[in-house]
Amino acid sequence: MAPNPKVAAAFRAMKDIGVKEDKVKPVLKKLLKLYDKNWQLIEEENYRVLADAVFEEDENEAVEKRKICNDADEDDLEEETQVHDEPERPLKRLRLRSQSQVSPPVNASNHSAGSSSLKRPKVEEDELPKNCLQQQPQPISPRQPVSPCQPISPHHQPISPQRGIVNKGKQPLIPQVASLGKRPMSERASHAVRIKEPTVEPGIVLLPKQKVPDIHALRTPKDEPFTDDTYNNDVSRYEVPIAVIHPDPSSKVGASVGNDTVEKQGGPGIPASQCLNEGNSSVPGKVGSSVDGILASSSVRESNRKLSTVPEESPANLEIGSSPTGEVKISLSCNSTLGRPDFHLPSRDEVIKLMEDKCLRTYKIIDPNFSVVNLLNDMCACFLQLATDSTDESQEGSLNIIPTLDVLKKSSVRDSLGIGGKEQSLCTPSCTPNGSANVQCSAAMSPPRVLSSLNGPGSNIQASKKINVIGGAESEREKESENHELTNSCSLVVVPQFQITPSDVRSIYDADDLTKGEERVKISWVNEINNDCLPAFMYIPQNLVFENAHVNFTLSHIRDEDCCLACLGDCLSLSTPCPCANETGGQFAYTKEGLLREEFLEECISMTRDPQRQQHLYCRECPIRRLKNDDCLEPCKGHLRRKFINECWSKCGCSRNCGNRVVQRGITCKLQVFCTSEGKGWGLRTLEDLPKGAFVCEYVGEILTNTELFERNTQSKKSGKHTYSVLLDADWGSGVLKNEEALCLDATYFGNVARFINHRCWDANLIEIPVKVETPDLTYYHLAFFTTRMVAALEELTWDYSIYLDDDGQPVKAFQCLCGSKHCINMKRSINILTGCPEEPKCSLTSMAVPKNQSVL
Ligand SMILES: C[S@@+](CC[C@H](N)C(=O)[O-])C[C@H]1O[C@@H](n2cnc3c(N)ncnc32)[C@H](O)[C@@H]1O
Repeated sequence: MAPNPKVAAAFRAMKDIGVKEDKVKPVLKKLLKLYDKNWQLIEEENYRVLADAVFEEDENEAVEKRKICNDADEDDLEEETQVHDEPERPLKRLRLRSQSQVSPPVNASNHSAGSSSLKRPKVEEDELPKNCLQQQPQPISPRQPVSPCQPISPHHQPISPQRGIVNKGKQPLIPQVASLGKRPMSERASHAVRIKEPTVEPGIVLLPKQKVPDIHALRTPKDEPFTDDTYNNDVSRYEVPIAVIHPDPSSKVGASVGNDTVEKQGGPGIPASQCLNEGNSSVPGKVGSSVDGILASSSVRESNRKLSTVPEESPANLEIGSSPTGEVKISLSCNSTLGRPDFHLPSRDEVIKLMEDKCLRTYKIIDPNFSVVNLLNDMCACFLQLATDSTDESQEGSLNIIPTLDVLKKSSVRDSLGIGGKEQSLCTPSCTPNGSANVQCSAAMSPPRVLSSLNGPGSNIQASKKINVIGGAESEREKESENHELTNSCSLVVVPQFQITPSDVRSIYDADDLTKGEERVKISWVNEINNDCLPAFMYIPQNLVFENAHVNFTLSHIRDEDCCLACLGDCLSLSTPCPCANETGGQFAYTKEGLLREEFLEECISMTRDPQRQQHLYCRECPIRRLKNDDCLEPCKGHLRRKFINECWSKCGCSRNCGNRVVQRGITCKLQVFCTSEGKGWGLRTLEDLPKGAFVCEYVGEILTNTELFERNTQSKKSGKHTYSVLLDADWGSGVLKNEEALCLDATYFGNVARFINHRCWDANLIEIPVKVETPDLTYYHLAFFTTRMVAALEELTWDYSIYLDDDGQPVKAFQCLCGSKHCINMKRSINILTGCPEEPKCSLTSMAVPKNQSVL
């Protein structure tokens, strides 16, 4: 009998996080029984309940083993029994999760809440005596269902370090960078921070005066051995003090190694330093002590269980230092490694991988978006937020921190590389030969979150690591990472951008692959015209939520009738198309060869090009007009109605190789970025012949609300010749959209190759088609480019930005069109979808008059 597709889907989801079928099976059975076969409860939040239960089962087994081994020890047994007698833990966790919805934010006054529930009876396999092999099955704990649609902000968690992490990992895939950034960036950036001589306050120790750092100070020498002198020399360039933060001596931040109990500090008005200590445990006698000649800020003690390679007696100390110019240093010293003959430097990637495995196994962070690097970024963002938010008079001058974003704003760094406006977070961990690890953050903005894993099989857990800086720090980091064997260093260097010369950029941008391995195929770049290098941006293969954009990615948001739970294998081989084809009139949009069906493609082309066939949707309240903020709203100019494609997704029973999954598999054709000879700047071309209807790439960028784009453009309207944003307005006009639902993609700072595709009037060889993948909501979709005809190798790929003529007085960024099409009106035009216009952004170009000289296809 064919397996139940729901069961198969559950197995698949668990397999994605590394859990085998035989482990899942018994647990699933129990859950089904417990939930009375209510699959929805099991499926929601990407099978979180199931994952919890499986891990729980593991733990229980491990505890049981240990119990048996320690049979002789009555006390231990009693303790074990207590631990074991907590069958409700998952239930509690779930309950806490829902409670956490109403918890105040992390910097509010509930820091002490829930401290009693910080017991974490976790035992890992490696803790067990080797001779203890006997296993006893343990019934899984009953747990309560989590009600659907309960997004939990990580910043609304109780601050238990352990649980905080657990809960963070258990969030639904809803963009939640927000609590750091509910305010617009402009507001965040405007926090003026005074450069004052810091007042020495309890808990803060000032290093001796040093020279004022410029952005160069962010450079961490990669190959130099770390010595105390190195550190002191490094910081001696500072003229202003580095504040090293000690924990409040009155607060208890500790973990007892023996019983795995973690206590947390709390209380209102928690200073930034303490916020950063969350999740760490102190070592008695280590608070405020000096480590490697550096004043220690706070001490961390991970249990020997958690740091399995670190001997039990070895403390790990966490220090957080900051300078008035916003440099934040997080330094983790594993003292036990000092002088050990077996000490060797692991690579950054090894450490991160191990740590992420640990997070998965120990803390049960199953959120595919989780990554340690993001965690560190968040930590720095948290620090900077608290450091710059303080309105408390008594705090003034105590931290004396200027977020680096201010430094960056004042510097010419961004301008010189054409990066205006938003800050980028350059957070790079590095480690030294004596076992210290440093993280330096140079800006206040956390990188946006990766939405979901779309990069093919097995990429779930990796998704969030897919961020590279092009032309900046991370590229260098990658380079170093690759070279670590040669240099015997896993140091990572933040290269100040203004130091980058064109020749540096050439080496940073790998000419063979500007994506640095982020795509399935390499994408090269060439400049046969002049000496210009690619503009600086971060290559990302998938869209990322910037801050406020609201997109619901929970699986439970997809109704059963809107996906194909019962399908297996390839939906395209079905005699009757599954419900996923309903969007395209009961026929799939794709052929078995992975091309767009001719009929569907022609329909899309004519809906775009043929004025007779163009239909527009008119907003009652156009989000673009609303931005103008005047009393009398200008009427909506209309948004072109488009045909959507609906691809199968995770909730569907079909396989990842199903033919109705094309865009989500990413780029497969050979592309090249090149410098155009006509003066359009960079362009994109194909290196192979492409048939008609072939998927080329999607437009990837940050998902912004329209308001955010407006603010962004207001801040940086003067910078940059080219504009890189596109409205996701294909469904606007079908109702009144809230601001957070009126979305667009901006590829200015984070984007993929599509940002290089130039405009061509009317007869472009690409057409953009909206594609629904992870959410049925039409406010967010993928904008995918397909060929409108056969395209020969080396032809430039172009799409029609939908230029219109009536741009007199429009503040929209205009350019002299150099497309060369015989349909080109070749005059100054403004673009609606590339909204570089802060003052008066246009509605989608598609709403505008079609140039008169355009003929119907
Ligand atoms: C999405 S970017 C395309 C990549 C851009 N050429 C580059 O060098 O980064 C859009 C910008 O490219 C330029 N551009 C695109 N199509 C053009 C055309 N047909 N003629 C002139 N400039 C064009 C305009 O400056 C426009 O703002």
